[in-house]
Order: sequence, then C-alpha cells, then structure tokens
Amino acid sequence: MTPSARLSAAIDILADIIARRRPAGDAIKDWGLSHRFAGSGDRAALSGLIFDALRRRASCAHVMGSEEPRALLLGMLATVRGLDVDAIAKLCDGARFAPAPLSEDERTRLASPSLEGAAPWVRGDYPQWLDGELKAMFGEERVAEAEALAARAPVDMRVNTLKAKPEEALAELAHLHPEPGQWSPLALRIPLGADGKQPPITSEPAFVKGGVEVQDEGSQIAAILAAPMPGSQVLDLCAGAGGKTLELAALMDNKGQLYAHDSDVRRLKPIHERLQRAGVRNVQIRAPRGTADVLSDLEGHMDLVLVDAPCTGTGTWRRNPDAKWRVRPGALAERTAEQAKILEQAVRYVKPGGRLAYVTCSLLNSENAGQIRALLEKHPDFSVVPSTEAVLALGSRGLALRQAALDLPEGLMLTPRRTGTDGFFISVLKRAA
Ligand SMILES: C[S@@+](CC[C@H](N)C(=O)[O-])C[C@H]1O[C@@H](n2cnc3c(N)ncnc32)[C@H](O)[C@@H]1O
Repeated sequence: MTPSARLSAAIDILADIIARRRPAGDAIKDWGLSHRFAGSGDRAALSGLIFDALRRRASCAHVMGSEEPRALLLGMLATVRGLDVDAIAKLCDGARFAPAPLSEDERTRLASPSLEGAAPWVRGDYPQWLDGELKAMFGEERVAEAEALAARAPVDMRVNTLKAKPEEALAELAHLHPEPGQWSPLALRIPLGADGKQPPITSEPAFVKGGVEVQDEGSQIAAILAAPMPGSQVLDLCAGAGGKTLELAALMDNKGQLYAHDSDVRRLKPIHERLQRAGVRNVQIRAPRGTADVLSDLEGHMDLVLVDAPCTGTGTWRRNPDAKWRVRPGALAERTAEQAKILEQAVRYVKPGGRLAYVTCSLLNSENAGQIRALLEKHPDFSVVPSTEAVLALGSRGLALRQAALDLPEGLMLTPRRTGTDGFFISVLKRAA
C-alpha cells in the first residue's frame, strides 16, 4: 500500500472505532481480514497511525477544529509526526485510494497548529470528566503527567530467574538492543522501531523457552515491593492471566506455596500454559467453581495476599490509548465498589503479622489512596508499611524510586512522567501480630 492509501484506510478504521466505540485492536484486525492484500508492514503502519491519533485525540481535534477521523489523523501528522503542510498535502492528493485534497481551512490549521488557551484536558489529552480526579492526584502537574501518558510506551520484559540470568537474556536478545531497567533488577527495556512498531517478542526463542516475559517495569516493581518470601504462603487473589503470579513464583524461587485465584475462570485460562513455560512449580490454581468457596481453607493463614485489583486502567493509557476515550463515570463507580469488596475479602486471608499488597494500574485517587483509607478505618489492626521500608525490597535502587515516585501516606504512585513506567499505585499493609 502507498503511504496515501494507508492514511485513507486509517481514516476509515478510526471512523469505525469511534462510531462503534470498539477496541482499536479489534477494528484493525477485522479490517485486515477483509483486506487480504495488506501485508504485515501495512497493518503495523496503520496501527501506528491510528494509535498515535487516539493518543492525542483531544489536542488534534482542537488544532483542527473538528472531531472527524480525518481531522484527527491530519492533526496527528502535524503535531506528533512533525509533517509540514506540504508533506501532508502530498499524501492527500485526491488520487485513487488517497484522501481528498486539503481544504483551505485544513491548510491554515496545519500550517500553524496551536494549543494556546486550550483546557487542561485538551492539552493533556484525557476525558474532561476525569479532570477533578487527576487534579486531586497531581494538582497543577496533571497536564504534564497526562502528556507523558499520551506518549508511546517501550516494550518491557522481565527476566524469569527460574530459567535465565539477566545477563544471559540480554545477550540472547542483543539484536533487539535491550537495556537494563532503571529500577527492577529483572527488567529489560526494548526500544520501539520507527512508527512505534514493536518487535515480535513472543516469537523470540528466549520468550518461547520461558526465559523472559512481557511485563511493564511498573508491574514488576509492584510484585517486588509485595516482597513474597521463598517458603512462605502467598495468595494472588486477582491473578487473571498470571502476569504477577509468574513473577511472585520466581521471587519465591519456586519455594513455599502460591495460590492463584480469579473470580473469572476465563481470565485464568492462559495461566496454565504460562506457568509451564516459565518452569513454575509452586502454584496451586484455585479456579472458581460455581458457588463453592474455593479459598475457605486459606483464611487467616497467608503471609502475603496480593490484590492486583480490577481498575479503570488509567495508568496504561500509553499502551491502550483507545481505552481512555471509552472509560465512563459509571465504570469508575463500578470499579471502586468492586475494589472495596475485594479488599474486604482479602483481609480475611491475611494471618496475624502477615501483609496485604494492594495494586492498581490506575491514577485515580478514589481507586487508590481512597480505598486504603477506607480499609484502615474498618480494620485498625492494619497499617501502611512506610515507603522507606517497602522500597528496600528493590535493593539499592529503592530509595531513588521512592524519590522519583509520588510518595503518598497510603502508598507509592508510579507514573510514566516520574518513573518511566506505566501508572501503578502500590500500597503494602501489615496486619498486627
Ligand atoms: C488487573 S487484573 C489482574 C491482572 C493479573 N494479576 C496480572 O498481573 O496479569 C484484575 C483481575 O481481577 C479479577 N477480579 C475481578 N473481581 C474479582 C473478585 N471479586 N475476586 C477475584 N478476582 C476478581 C478480574 O477478573 C481480573 O482478572
């Protein structure tokens, strides 16, 4: 496909995503199925165009004075990709398969794209209704935080120490130019290619053999700060596909017992194959079975309970820019109610003297510090482990992480701007002995 044809197709797909409020990945996949002539390079380029436009949807609309998919893509070419008006006009020459030529108004706007006087949610590219929540968390820094959330994310890998050493994985992936992580001793960061293209990591022998996993460095840090001890009893209450379960098992060096549960059996499905590939041997999967209480025998026995709670996912907008425009106030209310319920359940499993780690990939106060404050009010036998202590699990890099993160009385907030990771809230609590 020519660059013009790709742009034209991207406009059509973006229209579908916006009109039907559907996930971008699904729309791109469907388009690929009905346009078999497009190769993988075409699909990658289209994804890059669409995701970049979604990342900057509000500011592109402001620059172009229009919410139309064409306006969003043209605005993105000027503001994100730095194309000048002549270069954009060349792509839009009205030829077969190319977008229609630029109008006079489009030319004027693309010649001097400006965000002067735009509201914070336009400059930061987030839904207006979230402004209060983000202000509560970041105050006047919310635009800068949101701008960092609108950038592309690198690919982070975690070395699975059950199968490989960090230096071995670095050597095996050398052709992808990985760099050691800034905070997690297990992290490798792989830079993105041109157009934001990700390398096909899951086809790499290092991945297939279980030596590395794809996992954002912030997520890695969350499991490390939870500090699961080898030989201890640990419950991963919201295990999902097992991203953190695998890391907890590696941190425990396969020693002790790790229980993986999720209320949704479908979410747990991939965990079986992933545990095998990673060489994990100390996990018992406790899948839900109708109305049976599959965790009752764990009550009061856990050294550590990890709650990797369902949340709005606002911290992962770099990776899921379409999700930020789909999230609704009703979803936030639903998530906070679920979180409170899950925390209430989680405390039952923590033994006296044990710990509870609460993690979200949300930046919103009501899903993070608000939940911890409510828990502490109801359960005075729990207290927050001070961040100075919690970060020691990271070794010598811990104190630097604490300085970089937003250090709240209830826990640490990692953000793309502060720590170069996805947004994660991590609170470690201790139950009185
Ligand atoms: C953030 S995801 C977990 C991601 C996973 N820990 C990982 O690292 O890959 C949250 C999970 O919580 C699960 N969940 C929602 N409500 C729950 C509940 N009441 N009890 C247990 N799990 C629940 C969801 O099904 C979802 O898989």
